[in-house]
Amino acid sequence: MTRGENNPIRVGVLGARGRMGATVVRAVEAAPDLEVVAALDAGDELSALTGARAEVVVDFTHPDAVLDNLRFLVENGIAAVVGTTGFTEERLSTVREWLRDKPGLGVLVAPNFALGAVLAMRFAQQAARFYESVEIIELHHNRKADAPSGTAAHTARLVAEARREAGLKPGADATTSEVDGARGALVDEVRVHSVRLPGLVAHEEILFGQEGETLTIRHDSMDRTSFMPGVLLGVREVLGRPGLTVGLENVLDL
Ligand SMILES: NC(=O)C1=CN([C@@H]2O[C@H](COP(=O)(O)OP(=O)(O)OC[C@H]3O[C@@H](n4cnc5c(N)ncnc54)[C@H](O)[C@@H]3O)[C@@H](O)[C@H]2O)C=CC1
Ligand SMILES: O=C(O)C1=N[C@H](C(=O)O)C[C@H](O)C1
Repeated sequence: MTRGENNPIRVGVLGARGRMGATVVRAVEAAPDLEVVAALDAGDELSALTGARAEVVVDFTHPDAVLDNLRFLVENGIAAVVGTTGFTEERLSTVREWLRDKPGLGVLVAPNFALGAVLAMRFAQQAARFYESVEIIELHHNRKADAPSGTAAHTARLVAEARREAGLKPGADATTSEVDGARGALVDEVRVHSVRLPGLVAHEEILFGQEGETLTIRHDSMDRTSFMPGVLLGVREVLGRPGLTVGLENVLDL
């Protein structure tokens, strides 16, 4: 039977009382082809997901919790759409390893589900080989648990890879005296600066420089609804995408 209003995808949400999770619950409830069958938060039993026969689970929890959640989902054959940050290459390899025993099962991990953020990362990747130097500034609300943001870390890796492919060395500067942290954190040889302020939601600037000019690529999420079209697309697509997909750009086919 084809999926749609008469046969909605059964969706579970982890982190349902959080900022993102609560927004996801509302977005899924408003989509006629999707149905919330479980909305869980810290302290709830994951077995409620199997009890509710969830087909896809959306995880917006905490970097310390997400891997245990994901292991449960994979073991139980439930597809996952993961927005929670903290995914290093090592963690991604672990997930690939688990999925090896589950042919047909899909997991989508995306550091950012906002269309503009995905485009900004792609534009930065394209610009990377043309500039001598690059730095990233990410700006977020002051309730954010991690720094730098998952998006900034992912952007840094993409830009660094493009620069390496072009044979570029890390950008040079004359700063020899600095207060610890003043020049940001190095992520794959790219400097990343994290700002935390009440009033902000999620923002990223990628700054490129060379003699005589700079290029700034900036994306702003003003509201968490900006992530919802990407999350819902992920939920609809993950059932047909076996294995691990990293980044919404692969689903959007950018
Ligand atoms: N990929 C993307 O587009 C986006 C990713 N994020 C990421 O999503 C994560 C959550 O962000 P927020 O919603 O702002 O955080 P939040 O702190 O508002 O919500 C997290 C929720 O998860 C719950 N939780 C913690 N451990 C849990 C567990 N083991 N099982 C079930 N629930 C658990 C907490 O009680 C809380 O209600 C962060 O890693 C953040 O960086 C946030 C926005 C967009
Ligand atoms: O915690 C947030 O808010 C966000 N987290 C993600 C990240 O760390 O990149 C995505 C977005 O920036 C919002």
